[in-house]
Amino acid sequence: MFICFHSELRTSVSAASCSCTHSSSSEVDTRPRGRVLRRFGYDDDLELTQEYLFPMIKIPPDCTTELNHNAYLFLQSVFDKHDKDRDCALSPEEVKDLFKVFPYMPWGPDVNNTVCTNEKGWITYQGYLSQWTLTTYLDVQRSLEYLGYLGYSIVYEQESQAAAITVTRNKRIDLQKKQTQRSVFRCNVLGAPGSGKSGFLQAFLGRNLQRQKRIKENHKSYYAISTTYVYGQEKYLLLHEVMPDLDFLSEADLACDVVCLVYDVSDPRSFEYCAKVYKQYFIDSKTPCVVIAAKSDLHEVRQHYSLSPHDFCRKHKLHPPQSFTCNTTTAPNKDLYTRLTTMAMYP
Ligand SMILES: Nc1nc2c(ncn2[C@@H]2O[C@H](COP(=O)(O)OP(=O)(O)OP(=O)(O)O)[C@@H](O)[C@H]2O)c(=O)[nH]1
Repeated sequence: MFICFHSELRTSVSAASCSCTHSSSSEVDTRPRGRVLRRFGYDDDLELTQEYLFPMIKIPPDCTTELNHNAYLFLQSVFDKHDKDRDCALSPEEVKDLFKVFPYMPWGPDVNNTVCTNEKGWITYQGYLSQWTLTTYLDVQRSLEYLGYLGYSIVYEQESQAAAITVTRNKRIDLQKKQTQRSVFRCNVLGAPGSGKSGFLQAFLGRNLQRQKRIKENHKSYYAISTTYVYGQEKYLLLHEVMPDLDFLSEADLACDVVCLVYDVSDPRSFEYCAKVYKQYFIDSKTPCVVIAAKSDLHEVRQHYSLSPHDFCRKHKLHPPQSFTCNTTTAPNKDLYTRLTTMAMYP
């Protein structure tokens, strides 16, 4: 009932103001209505105000942003309302309907390659929550805006949408105390061009190589997010494929909870990139690093580097290279992603 709140309100108010134009202006007292509209975030032109859509929220350094329990409950009710056929996934029409109160379509086709989808390629319930989690983590202002269009603060009678957000405590305190309350962990994936980074991201969404080949180039995503279970707790792991240009790695490309350095076992030149990145950026950092020996279904060749990947890892006290392939007949194995989340939680 609340979900289309804004569109319904707009319609009824437009109708009301239309009928008002036919009556003499002295008969109409618009003040109470004005107050009601302002309470629901509208200005005199029936536009949602900037203050309503973008409430202030302070994010101190080394803190991240997550949705809280009430926000997930709210999003669940939005999903349930729009999943008309009850198949636990949103068809393209259902997605359109869900966002019809927005002034623009917030999700492009890349979202279907960022989160879990069903066999028809439709975003599942879990995928839908994952996308909200991703937006909240990467761009909390956008999430607040979206929750504003859906009327979150009105439904939950909160001062603003900011009540939907948990700002986590500083990561350095987590590290000191060796425990964390966070539920979203970021893993940056680095590797030479063509080493298998996208394959590694898509495999987390349960897609093998054959399925990945159906993804159109312009629908590709550099993010993948889904859940894993660590000691019985559900956590989100957010994978981010970083552009391989070594000279352009920004601080944002490097800031994360765990790093994957991917090389292609069949390409003798690919490990050198991992070794360089590690030595240049991570050798003195506290961020855990994992070397991924990708395309392990292919014939392994000797790497053109002074140390073999195994010896390199031993020398730098890293875990041995983790074999990985997405060239499987069924959905690729998820154990590695659970290990990554565990390392991110307990570095
Ligand atoms: N045999 C095999 N081929 C793979 C595997 N993973 C990826 N490939 C193939 O290797 C090629 C490159 O893989 P990508 O995952 O696109 O590599 P990338 O590192 O993301 O490449 P860029 O984004 O161009 O840097 C593609 O043609 C994939 O089909 C795998 O596990 N086994």
